[in-house]
Amino acid sequence: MPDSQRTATLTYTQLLRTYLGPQWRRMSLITLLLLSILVFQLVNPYILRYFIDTTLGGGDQSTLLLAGLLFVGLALLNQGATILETYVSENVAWTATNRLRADLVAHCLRLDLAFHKSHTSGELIERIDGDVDALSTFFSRSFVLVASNILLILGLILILFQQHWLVGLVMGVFAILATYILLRIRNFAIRSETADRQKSAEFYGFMGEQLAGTSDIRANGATSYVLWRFYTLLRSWYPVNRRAALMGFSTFVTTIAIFGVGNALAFALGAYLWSQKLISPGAVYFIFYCTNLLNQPIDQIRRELQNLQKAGAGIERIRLLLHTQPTITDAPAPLSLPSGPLAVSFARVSFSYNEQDMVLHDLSFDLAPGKVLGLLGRTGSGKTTTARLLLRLYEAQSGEIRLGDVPIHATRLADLRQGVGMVTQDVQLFHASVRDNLTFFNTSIPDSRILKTLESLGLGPWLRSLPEGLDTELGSDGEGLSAGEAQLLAFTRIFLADPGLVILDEASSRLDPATEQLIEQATSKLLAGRTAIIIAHRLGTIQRADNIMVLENGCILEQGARVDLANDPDSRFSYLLKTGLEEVLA
Ligand SMILES: Nc1ncnc2c1ncn2[C@@H]1O[C@H](COP(=O)(O)OP(=O)(O)OP(=O)(O)O)[C@@H](O)[C@H]1O
Repeated sequence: MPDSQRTATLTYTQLLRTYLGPQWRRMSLITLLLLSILVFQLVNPYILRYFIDTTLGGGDQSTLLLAGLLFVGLALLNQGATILETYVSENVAWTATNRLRADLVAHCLRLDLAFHKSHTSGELIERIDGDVDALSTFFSRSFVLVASNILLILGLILILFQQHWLVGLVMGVFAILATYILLRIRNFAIRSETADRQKSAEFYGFMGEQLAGTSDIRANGATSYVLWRFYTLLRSWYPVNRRAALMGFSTFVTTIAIFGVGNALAFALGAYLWSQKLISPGAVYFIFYCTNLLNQPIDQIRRELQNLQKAGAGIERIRLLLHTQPTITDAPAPLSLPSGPLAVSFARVSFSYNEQDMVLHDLSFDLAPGKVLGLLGRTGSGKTTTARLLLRLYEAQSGEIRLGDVPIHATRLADLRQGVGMVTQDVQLFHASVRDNLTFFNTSIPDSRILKTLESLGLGPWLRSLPEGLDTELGSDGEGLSAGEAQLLAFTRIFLADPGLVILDEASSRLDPATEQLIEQATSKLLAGRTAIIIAHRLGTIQRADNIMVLENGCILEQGARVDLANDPDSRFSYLLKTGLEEVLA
């Protein structure tokens, strides 16, 4: 067996063992139900044959009634078993796919930021939801259904043989040929369906992008270009879609035609054998009924093989995703960070996002506990990257970063992210209650502490204006909140987490004077008793800094005590103060 095939088989069995293993009782029930359905289906034609032959032979009415009742009873049992089997299968599939989804979400959350930057959220949703969805039938029934349908076909052929060897032989060959032809046709249809889905993804991807950028498109007068692209995409989609629809229809028509041929064969054989006085009229109907019944498992096998094919592609992509491992992990014997304000030290740190273009070059600086560092530099100079390295969102290629004298790679990631709080310009708020947004679902934080913090940061009036206080649901992405309010909520989060180091990426957009004052006061409270690094865009904020560091192209252009640099007329910092920060750094 080739290697790739072995891995695929391993993954199939691993998946089945991991996600179906714990549900073996329900799986046994499904197998039992499918086998009973099979038996009911095989017994019914016998009752029909008996009924017809007894009627034509002028048999006893009460036996006929009994046969009729037995037929109806078995049909009802068959329906009942089918309903129960569908119910249990759906449950099995739902449980298994949800477990797999949860495992994939947890896995993705553990992966490096670099992975998330190179994979769009749409792609991950497709992996976690779309691909897993395709696995649902595979999990619940594919194997059992294929097996039970093969058994049903064999059973039907066997009882047809029992009628007459010729019928068994012809119908056996017919079943094999029909399955083969249907699978071949299906392959053609799948190719055009895939092309159609590709075009559809292109079209909707384009539409999504355009709708997200509506305001920019209108402002820049690009509407006619968008419409032109719209028509171009639709025009190239049309023939592909028409072909897919035709192929889909031809599969349907061919299926009906093949089954029609099967039925005609059954009638012809029945008529011939009856004319030769080899079988009874009941047996003619029996042959016809069994042939008709044969269509169902053939079609079902075709469908299940198609499901397995779809599941195979999904499994391969899931396997690749699970194979991707985070490179940033906990230290084997982690050290704890000290409590209180944390000292920060960078020793010859260099970093690049892509291993080629260095973004930070040989960065070295120290910040004593409780001190504030003002980080300045033009856009793209590496300020945010420096902050990301401190949180170990990325790993420096060389050099060492220490917090409270502990190398950050020697701590646990959870401790590190508890010890360092970061407020970015782009505050992420979730569609959840105010409480959950502030505590990140940490139920051990009492409401009284949240309320006190909100009050002290000047958000008391805002909270009282909410209809349900802390229970009020926020809109997704902070809908309905001003930029200032969102910033203050982010400050509240940091207060509640109480880290020893705060990194503040100050909003570069202007706020109204009242909000700015609130933020100023909140910043003072936030920095008290903590070490802080502020990526500053405003003069007011810079005045809080004890030290200043100016970055340019990932190198330290200047660093020192703020007062010294401000008093040095030749320093870059004093030049920035004279020219105005906003103009130079924005
Ligand atoms: N995820 C990323 N992948 C690749 N390159 C990146 C990534 N993020 C930033 N960069 C590059 O790294 C360099 C430094 O970016 P960084 O965001 O640290 O600058 P910055 O000083 O914070 O800028 P700004 O003030 O605009 O936020 C830039 O050239 C940027 O293009």
